[in-house]
This record gives sequence, C-alpha cells and structure tokens, in this order.
Amino acid sequence: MSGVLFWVVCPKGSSTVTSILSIMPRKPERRTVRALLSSPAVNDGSTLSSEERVYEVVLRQAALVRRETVPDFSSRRTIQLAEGEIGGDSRGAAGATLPAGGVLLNEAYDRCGDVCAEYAKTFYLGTLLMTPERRKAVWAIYVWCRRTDELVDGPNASHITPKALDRWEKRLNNLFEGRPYDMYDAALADTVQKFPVDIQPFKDMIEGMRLDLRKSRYNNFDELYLYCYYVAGTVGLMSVPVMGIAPESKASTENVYNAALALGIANQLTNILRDVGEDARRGRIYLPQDELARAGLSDDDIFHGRVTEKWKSFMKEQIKRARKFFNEAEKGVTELDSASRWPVMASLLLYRQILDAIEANDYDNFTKRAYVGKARKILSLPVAFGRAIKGPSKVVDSTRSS
Ligand SMILES: CC(C)=CCC/C(C)=C/CC/C(C)=C/CC/C(C)=C/[C@@H]1[C@@H](COP(=O)(O)OP(=O)(O)O)[C@]1(C)CC/C=C(\C)CC/C=C(\C)CCC=C(C)C
Ligand SMILES: [Mn+2]
Repeated sequence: MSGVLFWVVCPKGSSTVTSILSIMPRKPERRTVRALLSSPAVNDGSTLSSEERVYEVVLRQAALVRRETVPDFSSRRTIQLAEGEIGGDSRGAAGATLPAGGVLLNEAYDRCGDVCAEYAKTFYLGTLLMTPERRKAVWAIYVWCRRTDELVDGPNASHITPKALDRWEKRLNNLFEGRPYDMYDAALADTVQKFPVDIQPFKDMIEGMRLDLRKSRYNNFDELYLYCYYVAGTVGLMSVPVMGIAPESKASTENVYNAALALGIANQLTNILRDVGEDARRGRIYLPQDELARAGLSDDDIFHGRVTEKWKSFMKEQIKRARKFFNEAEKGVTELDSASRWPVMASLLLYRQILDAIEANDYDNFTKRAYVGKARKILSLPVAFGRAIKGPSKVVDSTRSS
C-alpha cells in the first residue's frame, strides 16, 4: 500500500501509568492479559472462568485512570505526516506538520465524525451532546472499532487471514506509539495521548476478530462471554476514560468499569439474539450449544428457522440474561461525567428495546429483523434524560479506594 504515514512527535510517556499501577489497591497477579485470556475458558474448579479472567482486565483498566484529573488539551504536541504506508482517501500531505488542534488534525476528527454520522446516525446525534473534546475522541474510537469489525464482516472479509489481523495489530501498536498510518489513525493517536486510554482493550478486540475467523460455535456461556468481552465489552473499557467519571461520584473506578463492560456484553448479546437468522445463513451459531441442547434444540432447528414453543422459551431465557447485563450497566451510567450520561443512557435504552422488539416479533428472529422505530427512539430521549440527570449515587462504594 502506498500513501502517507503520519507520526506524532513526543509520544506518550508511561511513567504516570507505572506509578498509578504501583498504588493499585487489589493488584492482580502480573500475568499478561493475553495469557490470562487464552488459557482454557471452562471453570472446572482449577481454572478461572471467563468472567473472572475478564474481571482481572477490568481491574487493570480501572487502575490506569486517575480520578479527579481533567485531561490536558492544551499541549503543544505536533503530528507530522511522513512518507509511505496506507493511503486511500484518508491521506494527507507527506511531510506536513500537524500542530495538536491544528487544521489537519481537526480535519481528521471531522472525517471520523462523518463516518459515525454515516454508519450510526442516532449514535452520532448522541455524541453531539458531549463536550467537543470527548465527542471527537469517541468518534476516533468508533471509527477504529468499525474498521476492525469491517475486516471480518465487511466486503473484503473473505480475504482476511490471521496475518492481516496481525498487521492491523502492528498498525495499532504504531499509532499508540505516535506513528499513525492515515487520517483516522492520526485522530485516534491524538485521542490516546489526551485521554488515559490503554491499548489492551483494542488488542483484545482484534483477538475477538481472530476468534471470529476460526470459531463458529460456542460450547457454553463461558465461551460466549469471552467472545462478547473481546468484541464489545472492550468498547466499554475504551470509552470510560473518554466519557469520564463524575468528580462527585462515590463509586469505585472498578465498579464504573464493570458497568461499562456490562453494557458492551449486553449490547453484543442483544446483537446475537437479533441476528440469529442472519448469522445462521453464514454458518454461524453464537448461542451456547449446551443451553440449546438442554432446551431440546439443535443447529438444524436454527438452520431451518423453526419458531417452536421450545425456541420461544429458550429465547425468553436468553433475553432475560441480556436484560440482567443491561440492568447492571444502568447502575453505572449515572456515575459518568454529567455531559456523557445522557447519550450513554439513551444508547442503553435504545439497544435494550431491541429485546422488546424480538418479543413483539413473537421470537421470530429468523425472518424478521427486530428494530426500534423512530417514534420509540424519540420517546426514549426524555426518558434517558430523566434518568441521567439524577447523577451519581450518594452511597459511598465500599470498594472505592481511588
Ligand atoms: C459506566 C458505563 C455504563 C459506561 C458506558 C461505556 C460505554 C459507552 C459503552 C459502550 C458499549 C457499546 C456501544 C458497545 C458496542 C458493542 C457492539 C454492538 C459491538 C459490535 C461488535 C461486533 O458485532 P457484530 O459483528 O455481531 O455486529 P454488526 O452486525 O457488525 O453490528 C461491534 C460491531 C464492534 C464494533 C463496535 C462499534 C463500531 C461501536 C463502537 C462504539 C463506540 C466507540 C462508542 C460508544 C459510545 C456510546 C455513547 C454508546
Ligand atoms: Mn460486524
């Protein structure tokens, strides 16, 4: 590929991160997250369950955030465009220097905003309620996530190999080190310098895409949970440092991160329940095999799209579980910074209503697509506002130490 390589002068130092890690209250064992997450997922008494392993990641991410610190947007860093690498219409002028907050960097963020507006209009409108700095950062993260998903789900997906994902990961490492390849990467490179966003959830999302390349069945919920963490829980962990935690919040950082993780898991479970038919047509069944078998259902029932009583009661249980994750997430939304609460609450309420739509379709998720209509979307906004305005809980979280 040809084009322009951006690089950022003055890459982020890691001394703050190290010092925060050293005061972490419940410091997990120093194993790498990849090692933690690649060991067997089944909890047979001697190994940790996926939920326990992901929780260790949550603890680490929570430890990286220093509370009551406003990100510094006034820095004089510059981003420089250099020769080579990935092009397309996201190229800039080789050799040009981009002062932080300068025209080209602003353009990079604007392009990220355009992508959001095109792919996720409602979400884009929600971001307009955030502060300008947070909104731009969320756009940059969104675009990276969307591009990552497109690698395995987009028009070129059939050509994607694990090697291509390795290259994508290398590119991720580069942008975190201040050497972004294109405009979109440059926006994210700037974001990760301004906010305490860690690389781990991004790497884990790529790991989820690797899983999608090699796995089309999930034996049990433990396996599915890990997949949901990789492709969606990670989004929650990437977002909290940008959304910010309310200065007056009495919740522990780890509980806020846990709620964010729960929102990602809830969203992905909902995605899976909505898309059962579509996924089956691609030979994929994400639903836990052991739960299907216990309900007297087989892959064949799914491939034939049989909406039987067995299927309906199975779906009821799956929906119940997804709602539990939404409820857990909802408790955390009010702990976020005031300007972020409303859009996040709105997105939660909107996504949760997809579950209602599956019920309204009488559990036919093979031939009918569950969606939330415009009127309901609009009605959800004041409801979200009413819940978001409440603000943080007054109860001091016993696990809070930061
Ligand atoms: C305390 C608290 C509750 C904080 C909130 C934290 C927060 C903002 C969490 C956001 C959670 C969220 C929106 C997760 C996205 C989950 C998701 C749907 C992932 C999808 C994966 C693959 O799915 P699949 O291929 O099955 O589905 P498609 O048919 O392709 O849709 C993803 C597509 C991965 C890629 C994810 C995105 C493109 C969304 C990224 C979103 C953000 C960065 C912004 C989040 C911010 C707000 C305000 C919701
Ligand atoms: Mn996808």
